[in-house]
Amino acid sequence: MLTEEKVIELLQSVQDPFLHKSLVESGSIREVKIKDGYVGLKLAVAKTGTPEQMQLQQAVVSVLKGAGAESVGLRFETREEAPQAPEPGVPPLLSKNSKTEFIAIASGKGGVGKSTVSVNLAVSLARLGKKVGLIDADIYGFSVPDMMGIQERPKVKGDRIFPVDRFGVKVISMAFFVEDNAPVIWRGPMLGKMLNNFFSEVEWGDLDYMLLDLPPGTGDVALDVHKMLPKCREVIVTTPHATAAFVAARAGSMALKTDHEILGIVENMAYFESKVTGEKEYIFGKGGGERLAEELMVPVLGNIPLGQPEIDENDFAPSVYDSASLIGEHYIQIAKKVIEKTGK
Ligand SMILES: Nc1ncnc2c1ncn2[C@@H]1O[C@H](COP(=O)(O)OP(=O)(O)OP(=O)(O)O)[C@@H](O)[C@H]1O
Repeated sequence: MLTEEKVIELLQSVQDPFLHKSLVESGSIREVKIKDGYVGLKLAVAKTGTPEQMQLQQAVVSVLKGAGAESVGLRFETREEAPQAPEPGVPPLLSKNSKTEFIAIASGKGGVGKSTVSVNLAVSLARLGKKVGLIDADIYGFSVPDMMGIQERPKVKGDRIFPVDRFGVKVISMAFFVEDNAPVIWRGPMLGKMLNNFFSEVEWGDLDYMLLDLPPGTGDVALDVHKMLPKCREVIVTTPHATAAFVAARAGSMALKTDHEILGIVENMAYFESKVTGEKEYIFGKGGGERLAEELMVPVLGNIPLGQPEIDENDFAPSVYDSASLIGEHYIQIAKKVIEKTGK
């Protein structure tokens, strides 16, 4: 059983990648929590969301798991006293001349299919020949890697991070940098810094579109992200239920407050279509997407029925719809509308 002393002793062997001293010597360990097999650590480093942080994270997890920890939760914070890097300026991706269209996928509440829509819109834009990046910034559940069946991790060369390429989409997820067990409350404050570093340190190459899977809801975290992306457009996902549409309207008004143009609404889980009779059953209510669109004065980009993707045992990606499937075709139509509306 690990004790706090033992954990600190183990961390003597891990170097702070910025200060080149052991984590203990560099004073990087800010908090140690132990509960049964779980070890929670708060570490201060010079810069978060960097390849160095990622390597450090892997080193710490491997040392602690090697010594018997069942799970490890890591929280990183920026070391205040560390010399600040010179103001790097605006990353090219965010500069005024950048040709990349940013599209955030937002929802009023969780569980409406925001991540599913993000993933399939990204894949469909790539299927239509566009160069697409996808950032999974939903701190309440980084589901994108699992949904797309991503096993590998981004490659790090020097101080650059190379995103994972899946179905022609370049993917970066906060899941690559945060241990699964790190409590959500730790993640909110990290998100802003991480996103900034994702824009500056990840080799995205030339992108036509950068999609962001935002945290659901209209709380502080979502608002911060909205503010951070000055020229972002938005797609709002809702289910047809009146209440869902009502909370989605709040997400919509937040987008408008931050001057983000709303491209339109995707109504997900819109109906169930019987394979036998072709009849549509409106299981979760009807008309929520249309009402929301009217309220926000934007179009409905698509009404996606209920249905699971077919599973390909050889290329497992549980949430990606096949291009030839009915729902895959719905997503292609949505992607075409997005291309039309963004003039790409
Ligand atoms: N059209 C659909 N038909 C059937 N199941 C769906 C559909 N869209 C999404 N789902 C399923 O609903 C669940 C929630 O979807 P998803 O994780 O995309 O929602 P979310 O809004 O991103 O949720 P959260 O914000 O909580 O991560 C998943 O299990 C997903 O597979």
